[in-house]
Amino acid sequence: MPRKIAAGNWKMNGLSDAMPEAIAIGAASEGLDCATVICPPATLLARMGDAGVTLGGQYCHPAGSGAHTGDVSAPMLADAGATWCITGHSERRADHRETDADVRAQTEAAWDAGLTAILCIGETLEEREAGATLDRLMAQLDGSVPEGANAENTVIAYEPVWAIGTGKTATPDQVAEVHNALRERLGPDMALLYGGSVKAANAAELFALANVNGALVGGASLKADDFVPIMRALSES
Ligand SMILES: O=C[C@H](O)COP(=O)(O)O
Repeated sequence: MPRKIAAGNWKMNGLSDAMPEAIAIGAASEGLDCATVICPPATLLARMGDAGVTLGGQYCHPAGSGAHTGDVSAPMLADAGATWCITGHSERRADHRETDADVRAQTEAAWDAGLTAILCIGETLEEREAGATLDRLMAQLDGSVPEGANAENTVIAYEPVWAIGTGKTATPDQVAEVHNALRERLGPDMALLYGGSVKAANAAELFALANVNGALVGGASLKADDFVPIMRALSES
């Protein structure tokens, strides 16, 4: 059985005054039948160690250390308290021109530091409208999932690029089609998360789908009042 995971990606949001949100999320996560992971900006990781919530990075460099100004390595994330790390988010793929090969190397670096990877894939609107969604996703899996990926070290997040931060959630049928194909490809145990405008109002419907094992949530993970109902909906699914 895949594990259930409610993951929050705070992206480039959060100053020290966000701590009460993390603490409230951590407190609400106790006793739920799902894991809760918050991926804050790297600047907040160490300070959020006492918040009572599992922590992840949003990216890691393939190298463990070195002359890479402005970057953060997987051992640094682990040292700051992270046990998870997002790799291959579409915003990184677009903003920093990260390729599938880059994502693969980052994922291996995350594993080497003992981090579980939340490896993201997703199609653009053009690819969906061209009927190329599944081909695109399978090509991303081919290129970015390293040999040795398993249900313990890797979670796959399906995030249609057109649904991220737009309020346009994929329909349950669209999500089911993709997740069923991912399940067939990746086997019975790997957790499959959906991401893209997940909120309390649509979470239960998404979590009712057979092969949706949780969510990678952006905007609605920043406030406990928004994220906790999503965590509860997953726990109850
Ligand atoms: O990593 C999270 C996703 O990009 C989803 O973001 P969103 O929930 O703000 O659409």
